[in-house]
Parts: sequence; structure tokens; C-alpha cells
Amino acid sequence: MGKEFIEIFEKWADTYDSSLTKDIEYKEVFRGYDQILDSVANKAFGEVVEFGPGTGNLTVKLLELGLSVTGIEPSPAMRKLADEKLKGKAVVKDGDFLSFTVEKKPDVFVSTYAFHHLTDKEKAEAITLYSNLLSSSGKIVFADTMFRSEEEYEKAKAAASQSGFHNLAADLAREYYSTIPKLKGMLEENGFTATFTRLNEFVWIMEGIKLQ
Ligand SMILES: C[S@@+](CC[C@H](N)C(=O)[O-])C[C@H]1O[C@@H](n2cnc3c(N)ncnc32)[C@H](O)[C@@H]1O
Repeated sequence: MGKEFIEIFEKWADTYDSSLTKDIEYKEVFRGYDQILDSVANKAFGEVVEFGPGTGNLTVKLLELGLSVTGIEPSPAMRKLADEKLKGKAVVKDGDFLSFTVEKKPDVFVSTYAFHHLTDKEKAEAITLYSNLLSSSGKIVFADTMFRSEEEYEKAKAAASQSGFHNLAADLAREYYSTIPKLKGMLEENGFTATFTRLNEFVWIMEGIKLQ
């Protein structure tokens, strides 16, 4: 479930890190990438589970903060690159947002640029699952592209097409970018307080703190 985009990452893995600064179409999506990862890492504590670590850039930052991290990554090519970067300091296991195993009770679930691979129905299922697994006062801290409304989402698709950014326009149409009101509702229905902070034109940090 939610793994229909893995082929894209199998092909992209080897050039992923270098493409972040080079691809003109995704310039705004990845603007401030390093600070976005820092902002997520700085909100984490204790036992951290990271979904879709890709090549392991956020994982490195979490480890530098002295946190214990388990990565859950469905793409074998990405897992290989993450293993090379992390040199055994964190385990990156096969799995996905909805199907994974953890050894210890997680304090925080983190993710960057990945939650939009789940449909809204799957996102709601995932948040219910995390609510049941988290320690009390545990958190979900996900940075991803999201929109304030369906209208804003439609405008972003049109703007990408008008700029001739056909890959970005196709991506926005194909994958499951959500709106903040929907995500806020999913968090609150599952007993989290929800805050959203904008980091560039596309990316927001969604932070859900589990109420005791
Ligand atoms: C755009 S990359 C982001 C990588 C990294 N988190 C970063 O910020 O650079 C998306 C990652 O999500 C992974 N992914 C795709 N579908 C997923 C799913 N259903 N569950 C977990 N990870 C998924 C991909 O394999 C890829 O590694």
C-alpha cells in the first residue's frame, strides 16, 4: 500500500543528492532543503522512526543530535545508498508508512518529502496507527508539500504548467498532495494537537503532539 511510486526512486536513487540543487523545476520545492531537515531533526527526541529516509540525509542529522533512529525505506536502491552513508550508525529496514516493525516504543515519527505517497485514506490510517504506537507526549513531525486549500493546489498545478515545468506539473497531478485542513482533521481525530509551519512555497512542517 502506498508503494506505487517505488520505481521512480529505484531509478532516481543514484542521482538523488546531486539533483536536489540542480533541477530547475524543483528549485522551490527543495529551497532551504538543509534547513528543512534541521527543523524536523530539532523537533525530534528519544527513540525516532524515520519513514522514507531515501539516501539518509535527515538520518545523519538525527544521529548528530545523539538520537536513536530506525529508518523504514521501501526502495532497495535508496536503502543501499543510506547504508553506505550511515556506516552502521542506524538501521534502515524494508517497510513503508503502513507496514513496518520497530524494536522499541517510538517517541517520534519523522519524515521529509515522502508522506504524499499515501492517499488521504492511507494517511488517516497511518496516523491512527502512529497514535496507537507512540509513547505519551510522542509526536509526528513530517515535512512535505501541502496546500492550504484545494484551490491553492489547483493553482500550483496550473502555475507549474504555465512555467513549462512539465515534470513538476505531472508530479503534482499524479501523487497525493494533501491540504492542511484535511491533515489537521486527521491529527485531531486521533488525539493529536496539530501545528503547521511554512518553510517555502511548497513545503510545510506538520507537527502532531499526542495528547496525554
Ligand atoms: C523524495 S524522496 C525523500 C527522501 C528523503 N526523506 C529526503 O528528504 O531527501 C521520497 C522517499 O520516500 C520513499 N517512499 C516512497 N513511498 C513510500 C512509502 N509508501 N512509505 C515509505 N517511504 C516511501 C521513497 O523510496 C524515497 O526514498
